[in-house]
Amino acid sequence: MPEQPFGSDQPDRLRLAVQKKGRLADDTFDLLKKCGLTMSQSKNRLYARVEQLPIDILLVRDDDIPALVAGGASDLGIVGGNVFEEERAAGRLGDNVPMVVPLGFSKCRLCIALPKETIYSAPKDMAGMRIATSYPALTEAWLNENGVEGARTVVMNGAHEIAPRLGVADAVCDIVSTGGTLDANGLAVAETIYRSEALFIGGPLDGRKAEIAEALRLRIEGVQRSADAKYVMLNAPRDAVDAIAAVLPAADQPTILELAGQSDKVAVHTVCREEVVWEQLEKLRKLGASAILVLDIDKMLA
Ligand SMILES: Nc1ncnc2c1ncn2[C@@H]1O[C@H](COP(=O)(O)OP(=O)(O)OP(=O)(O)O)[C@@H](O)[C@H]1O
Ligand SMILES: O=P(O)(O)OC[C@H]1O[C@H](OP(=O)(O)OP(=O)(O)O)[C@H](O)[C@@H]1O
Ligand SMILES: [Mg+2]
Repeated sequence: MPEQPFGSDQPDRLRLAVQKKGRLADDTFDLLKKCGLTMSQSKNRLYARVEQLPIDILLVRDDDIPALVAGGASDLGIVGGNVFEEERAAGRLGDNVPMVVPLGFSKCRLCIALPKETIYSAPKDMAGMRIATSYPALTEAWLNENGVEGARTVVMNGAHEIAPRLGVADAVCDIVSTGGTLDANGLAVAETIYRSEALFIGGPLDGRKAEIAEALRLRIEGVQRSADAKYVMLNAPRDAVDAIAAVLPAADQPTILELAGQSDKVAVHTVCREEVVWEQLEKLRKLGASAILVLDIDKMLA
C-alpha cells in the first residue's frame, strides 16, 4: 500500500477502532470480511486501510476502544459490551457516551463464581468476600444494588480463576462462555451480573463521515439479517400450504408456483428470518412437504 501519513492526508476518512488480536478481533474481522471489506495493513501494524470505503481501522487493545471513541480519537468502534459497560460504570467515558448497536456475536456472560463447596443461596451470602476481577466497577455496582455488605474487589488482569486457590480472593467475577474454565478450577457460577455481546459504538456523526458510517452500518445490517436467514424451497399438497407456512419460522409471505403436470401439488418458496431447525423440517414432512431445500443466504437488504 502507498504509505501516507495517517490521518493527515484525507481528513474525511472514517476511523473505526477494533481489537488488534484476540477473540473479539477474530469475530470482528470475520464481520468486516462478510461486509465485503478487505484491508491493507500499515507497515507499523497500528492501523489498516479499508479498500472499498474510506475507512481506517485502528488496531488497539479492546479496553481502550470505548475511551478512544468517547474522546473522539476514533469515530466508531467495535467492542464487547462487558468492556464498554465497565468503562462507562467507572466514569471513564465522561458525558460523551456514544450510541450503541448490538452486533449479536462474541456473546458471553459476566459472572460471579464461587468455589464449588461454598454454600450459596442469595447475594447476602457474599458479605465480606474478596472478589478477584478485571471488572471492578460493574462488580461493585452489582454488590451495591444487591445490598451485599462488606464485600470488595481485588483487581486482577487475567487468570482470575486461580485467585481463590492462591488465597488472594474468595470469589471471582469474570467472563464465562462454556463454563469450562470455571469448572476446571473448581468454581461454579453463583450470579450472572451482565450478558454481553459485541457492540458497534460511536456517533452521532455529521457530514461525509455520517455518510460513510451509514454505508458501513447498512452492510453490517445486511450481514446480520442474513446470518440466520434461509431460503426454503419445498413441494407441498395445495391444501396444506397454509399449515406449512405456519410452521416456517419468521417467514415472508410465500411464493406459490405451479408444478408442471401436477394439479394437487405446488412449489412453495420463502425466506425464513430465523434459524430453521430439524424439528420444523420433520413437521413439514408430516404435513406432506417433499423435496425440501434449505439454502444459505449470502446477502440480504430490505
Ligand atoms: N470465552 C469467551 N467467549 C466468548 N466471548 C468472549 C470470551 N472471552 C472473551 N470474550 C469477549 O471477547 C472480548 C475480548 O476477549 P479477549 O480475551 O480477546 O481480550 P483480552 O484478553 O481483554 O485482550 P486485549 O485487552 O489484549 O485486547 C471480551 O471482552 C469479551 O467481550
Ligand atoms: O467459559 P469458558 O468458555 O471457559 O471461557 C471463559 C474464559 O475465556 C476468557 O479467557 P481467555 O480464554 O480469552 O483467556 P485470557 O485470560 O488470555 O483472555 C475468560 O477470561 C475466561 O477465562
Ligand atoms: Mg480474554
